[in-house]
Amino acid sequence: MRVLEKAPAKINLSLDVLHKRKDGFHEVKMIMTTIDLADRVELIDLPIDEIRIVSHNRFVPDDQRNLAYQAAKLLKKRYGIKRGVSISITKTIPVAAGLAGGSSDAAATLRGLNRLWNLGLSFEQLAELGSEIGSDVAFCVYGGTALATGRGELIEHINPPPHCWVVLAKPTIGVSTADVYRNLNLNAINHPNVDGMVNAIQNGDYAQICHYMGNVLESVTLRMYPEVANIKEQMKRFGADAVLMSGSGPTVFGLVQYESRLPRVYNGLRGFCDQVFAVRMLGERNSLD
Ligand SMILES: C[C@@](CO)(OP(=O)(O)O)[C@H](O)COP(=O)(O)OP(=O)(O)OC[C@H]1O[C@@H](n2ccc(N)nc2=O)[C@H](O)[C@@H]1O
Ligand SMILES: Nc1ncnc2c1ncn2[C@@H]1O[C@H](COP(=O)(O)OP(=O)(O)O)[C@@H](O)[C@H]1O
Repeated sequence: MRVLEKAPAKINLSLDVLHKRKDGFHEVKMIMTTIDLADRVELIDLPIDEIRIVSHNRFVPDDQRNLAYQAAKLLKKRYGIKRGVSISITKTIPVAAGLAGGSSDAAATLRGLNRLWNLGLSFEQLAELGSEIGSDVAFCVYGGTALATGRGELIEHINPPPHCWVVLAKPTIGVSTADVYRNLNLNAINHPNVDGMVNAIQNGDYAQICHYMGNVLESVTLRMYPEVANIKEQMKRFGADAVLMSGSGPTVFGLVQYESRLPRVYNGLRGFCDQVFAVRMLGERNSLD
């Protein structure tokens, strides 16, 4: 049998870090939402008890380091499953980009294997398993739009933001999330108003959403990689309504309300970056279909 799952990327419309925890992780408060840029994860039964990763992307590990592999292994162990699976990942989401591509592949693997192996697990159970793999996996199990707290695994669903376009530009560098958190100076943070962003989204107020966009991790990544700041500047110059780095970066996204303004932003950025995308904000939980 064969099961196909869509694995969409996320952006962080607002990202605050509150403090460093005793377990070494940081306590966060952030708004995550899915966008229409997705990997495809295909799961096929194998006649032998083995997990196989097929991905024709040189940046994606094809062994136990792959987060999709870890998802399958965790499910097998937790539920004593003695079946094999081939996990074929078609990458569209840039790797190590702040867009949770690997986490979304892991989440898609959890959802897909739940179907393939008839496990009957709820999304809540899958999200709990996912949080053992990585902080962003729980959100990716559900998709949609959420306020995420804890180390990012505590999910509170909120309304989708109003429809708009998202232009993404990723410079050729890849960023290590662990490095960015390690280099964050907690005493010099300009905290974004995450509650203001929640209200703006619940009210469907596009101008206020643009106003409240903020990400404390920008301070670290922009210092490490000045080209990210340059891309932000260019995106503003080409007419995006609001511009922010996603997650730990280095991808920069810009919101554009009117489709007529999109070509100028998209084409302008293509001159600076080889990976540029113009996609829709999805934001609704049924966007995984
Ligand atoms: C920054 C964010 C924002 O959504 O996204 P990305 O930039 O990775 O997409 C997330 O917090 C990233 O989540 P994720 O990529 O799943 O991180 P994990 O694998 O759990 O952790 C990688 C490393 O980052 C640090 N880390 C992560 C999450 C957190 N709340 N505090 C941390 O200090 C830890 O050093 C950890 O070892
Ligand atoms: N399925 C996967 N897709 C992409 N990267 C993966 C995957 N599994 C493991 N990785 C590893 O995870 C690292 C972070 O990748 P990714 O999830 O794309 O970034 P981010 O956490 O910044 O959004 C990569 O350097 C890669 O080696």
